[in-house]
Amino acid sequence: MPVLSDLLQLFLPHWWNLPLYASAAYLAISRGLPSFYVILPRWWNLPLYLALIYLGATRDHLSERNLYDTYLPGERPANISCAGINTAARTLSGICNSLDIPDMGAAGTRFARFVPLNLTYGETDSLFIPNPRSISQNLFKRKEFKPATSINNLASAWIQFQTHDWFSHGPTNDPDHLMTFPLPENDPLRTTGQTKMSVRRTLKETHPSRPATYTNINTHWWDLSQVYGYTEERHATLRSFVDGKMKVADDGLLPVGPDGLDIAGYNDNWWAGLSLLHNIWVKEHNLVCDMFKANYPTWNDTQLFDHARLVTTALNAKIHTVEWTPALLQDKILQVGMQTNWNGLTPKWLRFIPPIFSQHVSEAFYGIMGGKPDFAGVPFAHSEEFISIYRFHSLLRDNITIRSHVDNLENGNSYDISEYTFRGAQDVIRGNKFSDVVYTFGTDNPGALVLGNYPAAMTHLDKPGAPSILDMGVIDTLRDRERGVPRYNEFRRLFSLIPAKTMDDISDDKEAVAALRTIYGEDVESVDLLAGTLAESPRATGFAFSNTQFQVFILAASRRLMTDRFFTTDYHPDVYTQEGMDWIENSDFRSVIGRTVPELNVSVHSVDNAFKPWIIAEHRNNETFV
Ligand code: HEM
Repeated sequence: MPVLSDLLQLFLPHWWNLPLYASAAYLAISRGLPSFYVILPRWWNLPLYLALIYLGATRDHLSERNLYDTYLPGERPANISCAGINTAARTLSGICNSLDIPDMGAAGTRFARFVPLNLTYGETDSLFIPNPRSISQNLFKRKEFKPATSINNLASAWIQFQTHDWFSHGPTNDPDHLMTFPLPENDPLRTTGQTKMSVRRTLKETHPSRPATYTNINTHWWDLSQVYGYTEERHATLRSFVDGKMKVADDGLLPVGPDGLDIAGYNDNWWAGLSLLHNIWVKEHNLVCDMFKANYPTWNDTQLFDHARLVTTALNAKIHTVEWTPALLQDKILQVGMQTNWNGLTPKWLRFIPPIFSQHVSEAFYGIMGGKPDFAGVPFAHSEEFISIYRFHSLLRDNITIRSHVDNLENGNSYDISEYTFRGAQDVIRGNKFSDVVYTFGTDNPGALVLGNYPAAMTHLDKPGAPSILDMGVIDTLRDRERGVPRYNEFRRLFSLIPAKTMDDISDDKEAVAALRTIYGEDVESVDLLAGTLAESPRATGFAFSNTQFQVFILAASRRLMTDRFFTTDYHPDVYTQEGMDWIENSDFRSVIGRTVPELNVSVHSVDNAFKPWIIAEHRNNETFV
């Protein structure tokens, strides 16, 4: 097949100009058809089980085509040994999750790529074209709030909470290297005398004759490192060292550090939503410790901590997989697909049959959890392209107005972005009843992931310690260009999606297309990834984000489970205990909220998924308990 593929490339360099199904056939053939993968632009219209097979085939196809390690042979640190380490527990730095490549996924290792390495050179000549500030001000900035009505504001805090577990390029960037560009002629900032804008470059490793690489300061594993910390030093400040528990202050909430932020494993870009979730998960951790202590009274602090961490981490991953994702992507196909990822399709009473089938069939029947690990031949690490699709700042609300969980009445406290972020998070969390804050998040909508919905305040963000006021629309655009993440159309091509031929192909929404044209003219190749994905439609029924982003999700969502020893070979009662496995199996986010904030047990059970807008107190019949 490679020969045929090369010939086709030679004769059809502009294959994307072919009619739709001819390009699909071309891609299928030229890519060697690792499975029976074909491009179906509206795959969500397929019948349920065909759609699931299609998604599985897509995942296989992308696993073959889109995984690139940024460590060349001989470059990985060779001196890490797992001798003397308790391999039945997660390590702080993430080493020894893989016993074959102990540094895989560890804090301080490189991000991978989902596109060929030779296409990941950062942009130079085109870095500021079109002007990132025009994009931020004219395409991204919110004029009026457009809500995402199918989800609540817990869902927005939740995804940033997850991204802080998975990745961070670090809070400071490179003070010695700036990206400086002129402000557009009509920019309001010019009235203040400012003519240019500068953004610090990302810290990077450069290499002779190949693109730079970037480092994840956090662990790549899904291990709640944002809660537990990924260095000994930080971790020690979080532990009580009694009964495995995490430290809480006298009021039962997280202690606050001298910087005015909650003391957490990772607290960059802090706001009330993150504080809320960190508090809930620390409370949950401590409840799991109580459960273990009751069952295993002779265990010491370390044994209790290690087991509680395993359980809270797996429960967190389960909630993300079978609750958050189906709330964001409200379609039957996704609901069944994500349940299959976690649990498989086989009913409990048939599970006595051992998983003797091929990897794929076993996975479909029994789920990823507890199965065999699958690396698709490439060591696990998150990728730059994965990060780019989570630039979800449009989710943020301009205001959070606190309402009582008892009668839904406003309590008089309202916070705008400058008030609910950074140190302001404390004012929200401690200046109100915790239950009322959580209730408000459960009943408010976040912003929709569309053009023109970045909170205006995020375009002039005053982050403590930052060298200047930040325009997040500018930063989000520049980061992708700087890190060599392909622009929208090229990104689609590289992810085997049909690229747009004209601006009109990007979106069915005429206003969105007109807005794109004001910035990019007819140059469809220059549309930035974020601008394109925010504009993109149609979206699958009930999907809060675009199909382009979903293609990356298909590749990454199962991979972060399938490569982790604690979700595969070691997801077992011998490691977790039967009580631990039962805790995970019997819990969902509603039960986590119900036991950590008991006053909300009825409110949160007014819906079948804690990330859907809860029924507000005045409309709820107190017997409503889904
Ligand atoms: C008020 C809340 C938030 C604040 C103050 C904030 C602020 C920031 C800042 C300052 C950066 C770093 C920019 C840079 O120099 O590269 C950033 C990056 C990022 N943010 Fe947010 N953000 C917030 C909420 C969110 C939410 C809700 C999401 C949803 C997923 C999100 C996703 C991201 C991602 C994916 C990055 C890139 C991280 C990286 O490159 O390592 N943020 N944010």
